[in-house]
Amino acid sequence: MSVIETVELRKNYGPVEALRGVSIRVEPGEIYGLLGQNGAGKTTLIKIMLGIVHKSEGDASLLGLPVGTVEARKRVGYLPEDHAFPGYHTARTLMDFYGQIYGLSRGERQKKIPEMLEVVGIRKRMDHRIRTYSKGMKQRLGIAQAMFHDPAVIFLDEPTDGVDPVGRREIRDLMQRLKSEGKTVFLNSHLLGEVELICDRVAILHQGELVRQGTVADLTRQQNRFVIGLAGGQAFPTEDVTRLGYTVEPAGDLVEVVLPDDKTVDPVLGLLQTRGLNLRHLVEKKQSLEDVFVSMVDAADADGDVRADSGGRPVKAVRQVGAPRRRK
Ligand SMILES: Nc1ncnc2c1ncn2[C@@H]1O[C@H](COP(=O)(O)OP(=O)(O)OP(=O)(O)O)[C@@H](O)[C@H]1O
Repeated sequence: MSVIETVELRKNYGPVEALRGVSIRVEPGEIYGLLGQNGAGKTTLIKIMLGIVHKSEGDASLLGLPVGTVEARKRVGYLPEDHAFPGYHTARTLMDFYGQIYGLSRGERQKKIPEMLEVVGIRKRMDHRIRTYSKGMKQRLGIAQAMFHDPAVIFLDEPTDGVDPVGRREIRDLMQRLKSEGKTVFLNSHLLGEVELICDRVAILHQGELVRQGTVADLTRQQNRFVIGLAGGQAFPTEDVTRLGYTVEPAGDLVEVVLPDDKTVDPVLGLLQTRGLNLRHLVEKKQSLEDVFVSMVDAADADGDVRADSGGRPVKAVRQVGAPRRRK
């Protein structure tokens, strides 16, 4: 059973089509990233999953339960974007407040609060006022609050925004820890470098449509391009490799070999071996997630609607006659 599933999910705010038929699945124990420009529909999707906003059409379920039901809500934690805890609270009194809302007894709260704050690394400061905390500490407190009732799935909206590099790493470690405990983490972030480092799979939303979904490794793999280096002093046999039907491009001390669709890299390696050349470097070239994201968004803008097919590849979609295209 998927932890999160949407099927052709649509949301209109009056004339604004915030989501235009989005289908995603998130599996147990995944860290799943939702990417998109401002106004792409990310927060709307999260709010529907949390039962804060009602969908217009389509289906959405959490842990097999319809979104918005009490049962579904009980099993979800949420760190909103730009949350602001009252500065006069301490971490301990704030967590105590949430513990009461979650219905925990006084004894349970007294035991669990220091434990939770230890997990997120702010136990030592738990009796200091929140107004004295750094942005990273406030975010970690927010994550502790979201995890307090031991939910199965946690939605984090921009958890590392405005946090310094050390704090970001600590938050990433925390997400990994949640994953290792079997939790599912749904991450909404603008910081593509962060997403690339932490997420198992990502979805790219553009103007309310899903344009790509897949593992970070699959999305960033540059099909059919290998970087090859030989031992010092050995020249790469560019002419012979070109004769085999490959394109060779210099790349500093290395070369990039571009494979035609019907060929693997093996004949090139075979040729190097028969020439007695020593391979020192062989890597399938990757793009950054940012490159993938920018090219997807550019393609979507240039071609009109672009949707992902079942294999995650972008394909053009025909927009319904009369459906307005929203421009920000
Ligand atoms: N309550 C609302 N009423 C009307 N329009 C809304 C409402 N909430 C969101 N929208 C519009 O829906 C679209 C999607 O907004 P949403 O906040 O989901 O995007 P987002 O991807 O989360 O953006 P950001 O990264 O800026 O937070 C935008 O055009 C936004 O202006």
